[in-house]
Amino acid sequence: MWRRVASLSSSLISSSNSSFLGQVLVSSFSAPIFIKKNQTAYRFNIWESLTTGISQQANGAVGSKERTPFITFVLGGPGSGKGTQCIKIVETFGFKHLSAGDLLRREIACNTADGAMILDTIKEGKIVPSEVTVKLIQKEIESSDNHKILIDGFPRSEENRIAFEKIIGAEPNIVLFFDCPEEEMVKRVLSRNQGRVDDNIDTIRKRLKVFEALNLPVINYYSQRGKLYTINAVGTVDEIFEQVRPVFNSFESNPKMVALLSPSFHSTTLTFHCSSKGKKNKRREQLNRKQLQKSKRIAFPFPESSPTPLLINYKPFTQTRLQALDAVVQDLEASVEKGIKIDTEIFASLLETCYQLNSIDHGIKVHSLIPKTLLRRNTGISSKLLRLYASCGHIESAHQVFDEMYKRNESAFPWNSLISGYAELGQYEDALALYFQMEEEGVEPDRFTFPRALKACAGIGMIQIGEAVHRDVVRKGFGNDGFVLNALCDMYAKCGDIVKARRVFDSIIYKDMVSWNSMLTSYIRHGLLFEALEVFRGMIEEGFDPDPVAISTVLSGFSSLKIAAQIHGWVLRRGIEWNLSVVNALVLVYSKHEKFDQASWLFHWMPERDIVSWNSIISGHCKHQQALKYFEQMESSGTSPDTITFVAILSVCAHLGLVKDGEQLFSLMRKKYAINPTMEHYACMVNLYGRAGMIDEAYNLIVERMEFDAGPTVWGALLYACSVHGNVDIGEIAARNLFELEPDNEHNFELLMKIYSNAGRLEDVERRACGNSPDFTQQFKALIIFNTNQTLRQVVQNIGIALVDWFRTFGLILLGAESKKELMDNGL
Ligand SMILES: Nc1ncnc2c1ncn2[C@@H]1O[C@H](COP(=O)(O)OP(=O)(O)OP(=O)(O)O)[C@@H](O)[C@H]1O
Ligand SMILES: O=c1ccn([C@@H]2O[C@H](COP(=O)(O)O)[C@@H](O)[C@H]2O)c(=O)[nH]1
Repeated sequence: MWRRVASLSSSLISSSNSSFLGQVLVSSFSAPIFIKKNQTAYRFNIWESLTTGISQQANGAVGSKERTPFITFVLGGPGSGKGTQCIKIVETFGFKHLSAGDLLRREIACNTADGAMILDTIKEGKIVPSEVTVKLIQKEIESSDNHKILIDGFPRSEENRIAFEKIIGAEPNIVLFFDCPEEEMVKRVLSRNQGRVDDNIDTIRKRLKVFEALNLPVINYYSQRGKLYTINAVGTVDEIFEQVRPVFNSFESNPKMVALLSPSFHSTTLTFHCSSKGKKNKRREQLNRKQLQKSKRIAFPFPESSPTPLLINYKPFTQTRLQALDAVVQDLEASVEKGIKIDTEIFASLLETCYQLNSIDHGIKVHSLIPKTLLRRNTGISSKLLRLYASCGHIESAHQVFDEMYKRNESAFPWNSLISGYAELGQYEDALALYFQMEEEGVEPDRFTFPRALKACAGIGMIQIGEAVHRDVVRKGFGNDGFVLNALCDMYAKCGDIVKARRVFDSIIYKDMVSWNSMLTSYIRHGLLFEALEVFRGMIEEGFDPDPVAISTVLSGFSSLKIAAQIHGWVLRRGIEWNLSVVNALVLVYSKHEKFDQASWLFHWMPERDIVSWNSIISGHCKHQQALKYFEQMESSGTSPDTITFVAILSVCAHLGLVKDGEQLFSLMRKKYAINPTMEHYACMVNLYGRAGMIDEAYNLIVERMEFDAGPTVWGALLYACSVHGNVDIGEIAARNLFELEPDNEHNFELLMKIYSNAGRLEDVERRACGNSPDFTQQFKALIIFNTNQTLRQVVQNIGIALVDWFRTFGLILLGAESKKELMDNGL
């Protein structure tokens, strides 16, 4: 991309020339720095120099500035979003951004001596000679006041890398790699529209080849050096940046966590801040001193120089934070086994990471290493553990931690986590019981308490309780809090009071996307499509770009081809057509309207698929053999079908009369995927047998194989099948069950009457109407409806016949010869 980023020179943390350890031995500014003090080796890495401002001189050529540059290489294929993310890094962390591509393009624009050669090289997607690019980069670094440098799109090759090291005399401190699927990169480059000579399909292909052949080895190299952070470059710009942020953030907030984020965390072992004298770092300094003193007593048992398992078993690109966490937890286990006392902060950091990575298994391991009394006493650790358990659905363990906490009433945090855990599991009563218990125990709720409690109110659908929570919201002074009001609006809508929901929505002074989306979804859920469109329009008028949530809500809510086409055009222009929820919704709408080409094309090209994508394409093809092919593809892609998939695929089999396939899939569901059939699956199976005229098999399935009582959908499917295939005996049984389950449903009576009538058993029609059934009036009503419908049908039929006759006689006289022929050809 053309980067128009001004040089920002704000640093993360104020600098200082004095190191509190004062004995830093610098071998190379990029290499970890070792100091020896009191026989204990402490290891520093460059992160520390970044945050603490240790002033060092680089050994290499770039040593003219007062501070050692902190260099980040940003790599990734063409269009992977490097430049876009660099802008965000600059905004957030104040780096100087150097795009190698931009520097080269500047040479072309300025018509310099190398300009023509560079233009030719770029047009061909090839790599400009290293010395040219490195010199340009060097000039920029040397003239920069900012010591934090982001070098974007460089080095492109091993040759580039070596030249950089030689000329600049330094290695990067970290390397970010934006890992993006090829189709996505091609799509992004083609829609970049910035007039670049190399943004055309031919050059892109060449650039991709060059990337694969020459840039990947560089990425591998840094991975082996433990410097690589791989970022999944699929998703929205903000989602991607949320992966980038912690790489820079973590060190600021907690230096130890870098160990977990960094692939080279093993070599960082216990990292200590070399604190600056700035007041901002006073507290940190104390902490570091404390840690330092402690560490003199017990050295943390990570090997210092021996290669770590991670680096030995290095596999390119497979290094994940989860693997890093795994290794740290293993080391921790080994340390505890050796009787080494672990710092509480390490437990807290690890639990935080387990929570972020949703890794309950590691959390359980860490839990087992925390001394019981420490856990009870230390609210910080117990709260984090509790939150981890609750968020992973281990609610009983969460509650146990909660019960054992000494000071759980000091803050709302553990309460909120537990309420949330119960609400997420659908245990709304328990969630609300805790909410009310909070008040009894004198714990002050905070702004995070209410949305969780309101979610539970919405879950049980009891508006009175919701209103009570609403009163608490006002009483506790959160009546103007947009975050809480969004939850209130949602609660009212889910409890069925759309008018109150609207009132709350209108009272939100600063509406955000959540407010708009919540109102939009609520209207759609209530079938108020006009109001929904009005909100959608309002959102745009207020300057909010509908996000993928809003777009997919509208797409699935309206399910109109016209709206889908308009929205599709809009998302294409916005460049968000490949957002997962948007493309899923488009696939579904197009297939529902039998626009299978569009649906399949989108499905084929979508950069990533989730279970919803597969379910959309399968259910979209509900009357087509193709659905089975998609199912096979899904299985071979490694995505496990869920209950919805099986409902969809069994319906397909029913529609197509594929009894054997249906049976196989039904048994596969339980055997291979451990999914117990639900009522819907049984209804599908009854429908499958019923449509194929296998009424006995359908009936036997219900009475012999169902683990629970059949509901109206199952008996309904059977009754319908009996009406189609004229099975009076089983039809009567199905109808009798239905009369009990849904006595108000006249349709069941109608179907039974139809069965009798088709079988010529009009006396049974009479008998039913006058019989001693539990609800005589209902049945009598049904009989009248049945007869009326029959009569009406007859009348319509008669009118139809009369019209056709009339048309035959007189219409042809009025029509032209061509139309007459067409009608005749069609047998009219
Ligand atoms: N996450 C994203 N989702 C969709 N589009 C994106 C995303 N990130 C960037 N883009 C768009 O993709 C195009 C390419 O992005 P960008 O210029 O940042 O990539 P790059 O890796 O710097 O490419 P190059 O190496 O070719 O300069 C731009 O039009 C940008 O707006
Ligand atoms: O280090 C570099 C960087 C870039 N090039 C050439 O420029 C184009 C465009 O680069 P972007 O990073 O995509 O802006 C690239 O295809 C190369 O031809 C280079 O040679 N060396």
